[in-house]
Amino acid sequence: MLFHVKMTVNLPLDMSPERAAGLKAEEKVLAQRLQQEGKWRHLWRIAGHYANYSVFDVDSVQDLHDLLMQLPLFPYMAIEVNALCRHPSSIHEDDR
Ligand SMILES: O=C(O)C[C@H]1C=CC(=O)O1
Repeated sequence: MLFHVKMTVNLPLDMSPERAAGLKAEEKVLAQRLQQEGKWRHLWRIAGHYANYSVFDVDSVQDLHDLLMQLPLFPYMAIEVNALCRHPSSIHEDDR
């Protein structure tokens, strides 16, 4: 199942730079592992925002929820999810 997800990160103004850097480093390790595993199919920065558009390929809504909740930056994110399905005009065989 494919999901389009918008993540907007709002770190507290009083979070120390060291804590913020640690969380971002942990997030990067996990994000890159999930991309290598094929679960995090796209990751794009939204220009001008501390936010991203992502596409996840997971087995269920529950899997998506569990994945998002384990992200180190999850407590500081506003997340919007949209389920995707195949467009009849798509030429991409892996759109499913
Ligand atoms: O920077 C972000 O958009 C937040 C988050 C998503 C992946 C990652 O490494 O950090």
